Amino acid sequence: SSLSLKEDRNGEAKEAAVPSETPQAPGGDAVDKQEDDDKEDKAAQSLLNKLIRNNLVQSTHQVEVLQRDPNSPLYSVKSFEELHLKPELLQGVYGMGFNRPSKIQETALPMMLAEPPQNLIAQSQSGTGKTAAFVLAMLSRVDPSQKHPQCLCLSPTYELALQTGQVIELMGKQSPDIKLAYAVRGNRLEKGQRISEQIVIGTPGTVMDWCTKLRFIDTKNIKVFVLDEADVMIATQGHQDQSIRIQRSLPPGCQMLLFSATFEESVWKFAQKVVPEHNLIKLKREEETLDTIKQYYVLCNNKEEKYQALCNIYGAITIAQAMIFCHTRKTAGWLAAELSKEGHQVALLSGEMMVEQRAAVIQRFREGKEKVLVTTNVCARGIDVEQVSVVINFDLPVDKDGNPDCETYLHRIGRTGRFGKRGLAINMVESKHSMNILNRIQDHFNKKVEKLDTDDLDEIEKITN
Ligand SMILES: Nc1ncnc2c1ncn2[C@@H]1O[C@H](COP(=O)(O)OP(=O)(O)OP(=O)(O)O)[C@@H](O)[C@H]1O
Repeated sequence: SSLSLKEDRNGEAKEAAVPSETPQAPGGDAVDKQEDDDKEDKAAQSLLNKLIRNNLVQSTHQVEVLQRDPNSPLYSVKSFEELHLKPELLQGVYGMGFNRPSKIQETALPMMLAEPPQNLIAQSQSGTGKTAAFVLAMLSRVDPSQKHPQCLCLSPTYELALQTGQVIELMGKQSPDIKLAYAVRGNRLEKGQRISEQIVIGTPGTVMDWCTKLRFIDTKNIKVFVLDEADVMIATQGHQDQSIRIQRSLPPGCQMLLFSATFEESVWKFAQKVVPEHNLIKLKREEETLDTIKQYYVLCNNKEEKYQALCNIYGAITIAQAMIFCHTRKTAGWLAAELSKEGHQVALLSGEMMVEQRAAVIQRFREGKEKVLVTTNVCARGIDVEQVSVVINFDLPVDKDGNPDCETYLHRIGRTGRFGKRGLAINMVESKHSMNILNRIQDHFNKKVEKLDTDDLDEIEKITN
């Protein structure tokens, strides 16, 4: 009779294969294809990041804080003890292997736990500890003796809601009286039923139905409202309006918290709408640099020549692990097959693969089970594979208009200062047009890319010195 989907854990991969919740707002049918693809990517990317992440993304930057009341003291904590959590929660936190608060948690946690409750908008890149922070805040605010919803959390998709639900269950392990309900599609309740679980996590469409039409959730007792992954959220048509409608049904004094990995203008506008009288916390992402990267280009006439050049490079130098980027799935598939024929252990990452499959491929690559990862753009964006020593642009990165995509170029081959290992990047240039693109990339970064003659073994060997 429990609402939680815990029993379904084993079937999760199967469940997750179902496409994301369809927009239910009026006009939702009109979602145009392009936008739909983008949305899929964002949500999928975010899920992928979560699936492959095994630790915290550290930062050397200071958090930037903008307080609503600049006169109120600003606390930051260096330990979880300083937060005076309930003992079972502190156990829950340590049980997850957390020793001390992450950079963003140092500031965000005291602010979220303060009395009277304060609203917060927080931005920091994926993996910096946002989810853990708001989960802790929700769990702390719950009164376990009250059997009705007190915390409401919105996630952009079914799969992301499940992921966050898992964190709530893990951190709340030592708090058996706190229960969690999933307001996601497929989770049907009987008419007239009222939810007794204190925390509800779900997607906007279902949560809205449960709060309004179906009245499964009594919103008047909600103390904490969390909107997670705001940037992914607003990429889906209808989610923005649904979130705002849910937010409007909450009682005054309800604490509002919003999190986002990025902060474009549209996200910021949305954030201000759903989180009034907010404090603001931002953590800059670590900057990537080309300073420690040796960059080369190889002139070719077609993809066969590019392949031959690649083979020559492999014949001349020892490459521990390489990532090779192609423009289309077709080229990626072809190249992976050719390399396999040559006896390379190749992994292929491609857009038609399901997120779980992609995560598995990346995991195997990270473990060194395969030495070459061939991929298209979409799949590998945002994935750091630190041990990769060589990055090959089999096709140069271009945007949809065919202009150089410098951001992607930097992201593919750049390193953050922290990992400052030297890297090697090789660009395959196959026409005047792509030489022009490379020139523009050089100009953009004001960094020279050296020409490499792959028919000259000695010359190739030199690049590793
Ligand atoms: N204080 C901490 N100490 C150690 N590990 C932590 C800490 N806080 C979070 N983590 C771990 O770091 C990883 C990233 O944390 P979390 O998922 O909370 O980040 P996030 O910013 O929400 O990223 P995403 O949006 O991708 O979920 C998780 O594996 C989490 O268990």
